[in-house]
Amino acid sequence: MSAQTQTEIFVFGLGAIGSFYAFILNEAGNTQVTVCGRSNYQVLKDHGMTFKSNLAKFGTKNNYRFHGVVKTPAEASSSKFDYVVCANKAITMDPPVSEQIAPVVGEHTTIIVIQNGIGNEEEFQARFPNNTVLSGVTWVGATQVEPGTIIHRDNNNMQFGCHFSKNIDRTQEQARLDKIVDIFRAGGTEIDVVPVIDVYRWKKTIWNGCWNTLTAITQCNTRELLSASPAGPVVARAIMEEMASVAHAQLGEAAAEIDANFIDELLNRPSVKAGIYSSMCQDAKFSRPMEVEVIINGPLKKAKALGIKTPTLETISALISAMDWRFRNGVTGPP
Ligand SMILES: NC(=O)C1=CN([C@@H]2O[C@H](COP(=O)(O)OP(=O)(O)OC[C@H]3O[C@@H](n4cnc5c(N)ncnc54)[C@H](OP(=O)(O)O)[C@@H]3O)[C@@H](O)[C@H]2O)C=CC1
Ligand SMILES: CC(C)(CO)C(=O)C(=O)O
Repeated sequence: MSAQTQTEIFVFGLGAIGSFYAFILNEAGNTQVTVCGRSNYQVLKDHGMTFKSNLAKFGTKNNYRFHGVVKTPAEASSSKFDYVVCANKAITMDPPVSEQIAPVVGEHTTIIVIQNGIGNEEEFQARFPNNTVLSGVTWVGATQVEPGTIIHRDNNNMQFGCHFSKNIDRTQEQARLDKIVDIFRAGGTEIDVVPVIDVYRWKKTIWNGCWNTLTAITQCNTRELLSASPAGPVVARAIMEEMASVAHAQLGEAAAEIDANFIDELLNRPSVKAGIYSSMCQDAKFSRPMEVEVIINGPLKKAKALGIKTPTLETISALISAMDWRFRNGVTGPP
């Protein structure tokens, strides 16, 4: 097929998850993928990506090349991208990400947010009210072990949906959604298109709000923290139950599947029993800013706005926000 018909895709936030999906979108064929590197820019430019997956169908790829590698969106502003994928960490940035990606967002560009958390799309909808915003909740587990080297170790699935806009024709938004879903699938990843993506954002945030914060604070894996004291499982359950009550108040009937069985399943998942860490735990280990707003403080603010008492979320918020403050301000603790 001719280059004219290729779907042009820009990936911003080329860490573990951004690289994983850049790989998938590139593998799909009939796409031109431009990636925006930062600390890994030079490696990607000079040698390409090293991608190692425990899934045989992906295997190991060395010197893996993308159509374009840039340092900033401004460098790619001459192209009009069909899709811009944001897979950066959802942390407060100055300037905000929506401003950083503006040079590659045209009139017909669809923005795709693949991040953990609640409310991540709001910034993009506010800045680009006439662009479609799609939302992905991924369960892929990946790590960038050194610049440009990605290890994919768990899962290959994402829930995906659209926050349909009042300003855009629904058929057009659906077509944009269908097209990229076909591309993701052609690239070899599993996508479940769901009617209300916020239900799945909440489900994942109940998981992250519990395990990410507790593993980050304690630097223990889930098995260690659950067995270290009788209080561990009690606090884990309380976080999940309080978050679920906020999800119910916000989503109503749509949240029916966030029930007691769901919470039991998250608490007793084999991976939790075996012991896992989390992306927030890694961030804490290296004193990097953490996704505290979208994972814990956002849900806490929603609880307050809805008049729901969430004392455990409040406690966790105090602890993790203090750690985040320390990392952002370079405070290392007692001499
Ligand atoms: N890793 C995982 O297993 C999972 C992660 N998630 C979620 O996916 C999202 C991405 O996480 P993850 O991939 O782990 O994060 P990473 O920290 O690995 O990657 C984020 C990337 O964004 C880049 N970046 C940040 N700001 C800019 C900027 N201004 N310009 C250019 N590049 C920038 C960083 O560059 P630099 O390296 O220079 O800092 C980094 O490469 C998060 O919301 C996370 O919670 C969800 C499921 C699993
Ligand atoms: C990989 C996974 C699912 C583990 O909790 C995750 O979402 C994270 O680490 O942020």
